[in-house]
Amino acid sequence: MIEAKFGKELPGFELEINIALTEGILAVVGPSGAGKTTLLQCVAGLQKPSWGEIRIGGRLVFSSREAKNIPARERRIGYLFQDYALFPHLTVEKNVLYGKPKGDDRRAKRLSLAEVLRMLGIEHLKNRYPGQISGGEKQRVALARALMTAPELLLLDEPLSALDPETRSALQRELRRLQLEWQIPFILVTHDLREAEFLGDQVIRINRGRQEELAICRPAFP
Ligand SMILES: Nc1ncnc2c1ncn2[C@@H]1O[C@H](COP(=O)(O)OP(=O)(O)OP(=O)(O)O)[C@@H](O)[C@H]1O
Repeated sequence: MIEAKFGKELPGFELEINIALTEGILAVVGPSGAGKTTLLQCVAGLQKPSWGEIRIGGRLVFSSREAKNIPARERRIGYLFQDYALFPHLTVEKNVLYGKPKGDDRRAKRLSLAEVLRMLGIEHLKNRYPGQISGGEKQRVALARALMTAPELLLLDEPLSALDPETRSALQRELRRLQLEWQIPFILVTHDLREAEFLGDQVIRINRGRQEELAICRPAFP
């Protein structure tokens, strides 16, 4: 569950966000520079909003009124960055394990390394390095690393933009399946309105920081 109502001053305009999502996928579309990545980074705790409140799983993580700003590493969020941000000198297995938090948090619905690798079909790649796998495989490895954090919320910044149409549509279906299995909210940024409509239970457009709701028209044969 994520509830966020906040503003953030950006060069030349203000980003204003008001979202609430219990589970399912919130898809965010909008032109380049509109504020989509800034929205994700504010939710993740990597940037600080100018004002407002953010709650994740019922827990207040940011409040300008209470001067509260819980650091990113304590927010229990999985973040799939635009460029995947894999460590080139670590194997696939070590990259995925990097997502596993230190210590034992009994609240977390934790998956084992083997389960995550199997779920994403990348067991056979575990001893390779990021330079030895394809773009679609890198995307799966980055997703596996994000899932190892046992997140309460998954943020995906244009996760499929670098992929060929076939891999892209396979991974779109996989993301839907994972969301149903995990039952946590996903916020997914994409440039592609069709992708937003296929994946999103809610779709918003951000244009120079202004948020608009979009009606969903699901394609009959995605
Ligand atoms: N590090 C930064 N310093 C100053 N301004 C920035 C920085 N990062 C982004 N901006 C500005 O903030 C605004 C929002 O950027 P943001 O990256 O959130 O847009 P976006 O919608 O994600 O764009 P894209 O689709 O190109 O990734 C833009 O006007 C951008 O120029």
